[in-house]
Amino acid sequence: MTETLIFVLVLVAGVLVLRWLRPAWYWTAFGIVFAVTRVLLRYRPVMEACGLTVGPARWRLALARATRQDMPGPRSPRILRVRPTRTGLVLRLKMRPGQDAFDFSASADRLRHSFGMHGVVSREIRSGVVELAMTGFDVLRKVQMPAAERGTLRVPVALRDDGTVHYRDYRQVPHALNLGATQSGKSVYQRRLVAELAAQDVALVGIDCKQGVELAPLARRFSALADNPDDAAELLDALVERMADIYRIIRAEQRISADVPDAETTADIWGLPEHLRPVPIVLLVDEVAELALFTTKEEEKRRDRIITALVRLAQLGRAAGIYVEVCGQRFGSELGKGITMLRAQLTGRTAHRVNDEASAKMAFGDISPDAVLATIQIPEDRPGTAIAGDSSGGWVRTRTPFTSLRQAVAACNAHADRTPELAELAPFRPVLPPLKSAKLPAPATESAPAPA
Ligand SMILES: Nc1ncnc2c1ncn2[C@@H]1O[C@H](COP(=O)(O)OP(=O)(O)OP(=O)(O)O)[C@@H](O)[C@H]1O
Repeated sequence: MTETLIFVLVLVAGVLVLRWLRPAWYWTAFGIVFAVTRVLLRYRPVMEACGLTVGPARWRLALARATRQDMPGPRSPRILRVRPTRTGLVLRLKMRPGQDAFDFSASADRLRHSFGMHGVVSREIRSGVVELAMTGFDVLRKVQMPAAERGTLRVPVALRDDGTVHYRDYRQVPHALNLGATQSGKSVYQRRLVAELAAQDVALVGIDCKQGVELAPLARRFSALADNPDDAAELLDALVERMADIYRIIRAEQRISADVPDAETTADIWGLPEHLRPVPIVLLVDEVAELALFTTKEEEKRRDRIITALVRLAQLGRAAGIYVEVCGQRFGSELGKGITMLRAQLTGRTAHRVNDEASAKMAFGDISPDAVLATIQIPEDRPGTAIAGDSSGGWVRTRTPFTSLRQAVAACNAHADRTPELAELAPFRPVLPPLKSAKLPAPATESAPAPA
């Protein structure tokens, strides 16, 4: 008897330890069964308590009256599918007449508590059908990226709080702003981007006015680097010049297409024939405030030149295959004229932890008040956590898997042979001694587990 009791206690303790240390394993071993059972057993009362039911159909009421039966109760949305996932489960529901998807997203928090899940996110699949994606544990505590597909300029950068992969897709969202207080995880996010992009056919161009401490170690995969504002101004002018040349190529190709019946015509590089298509460029700007601050008249002139070039690249760069990724602690009007104009062009927004509401508003003030609130709530002990949104008002909580500088350097060195030589940017190409040993890196996706 005592032995059985000890065995049961050890078993329970083992399960609890597993749940704390390896929530994903616990979930796979036990959680799924518990959660599916719990959700299905509680489904009707929870829907009723959350106000997600509608009254019975008239014909049912009439039938009950005519046959002197009990009056039928309210109707819950019909369950179309229950799908367990790696991190939770997905409930697909057919809404009843009169309901809308907003009812479900507004009740997400209540559903989360009622079903005993860690998180619930609702989204409309098609007219009349919503999906509730539930997570059984805090997937952002220890980020483990699932296998992710990669596409041209579409790279997995973080994990979302619903357990899905968050992508940075340059062709969909060409330019982006990455904000955050010091030690909030901006550089790790940027490293992750570089490590992922290193394996793609893309030219990386960097401006890092922190004397190059972030980007210089990754120089082998960079076609051009500037580590001070003077070089940055020259580099940006060269990029604007290149953009104008690419526009000329596109224009020439359009003329040919107009004369040839049925030929495809194009307004960006992706429609050009492959032999004419210039390599796309991702421009990474680290600590943008360093480019915008000035003390003398000369520096002010240089600053205006830099900001004007950045605005032009963000305005016109997409069609020429030039994508801008700006990183900074703050990005508001206090940085001077042209900054809000530049910010308006940066469609993608990623805000790591910030120190005050004003900084959060710089990322999301003109997009979504909810996202501002979510950004302020990012805890200090969770570096890498960010709110990612776009100008459509949608946002999601994400966390980047930890990528060490060593891993990023290894990825860049391994793909150094992919670094395109751009004639216009040749003066800014990093000069480096030949690589001694070409050790293969750990794949960028396999990053060390993030400390909590
Ligand atoms: N995704 C992550 N997971 C776990 N830890 C992280 C993550 N991102 C950052 N950290 C931790 O936070 C520290 C600071 O991160 P990082 O250097 O990226 O911050 P930062 O915002 O660039 O700061 P600064 O502006 O001062 O350069 C890192 O050394 C790392 O230990």
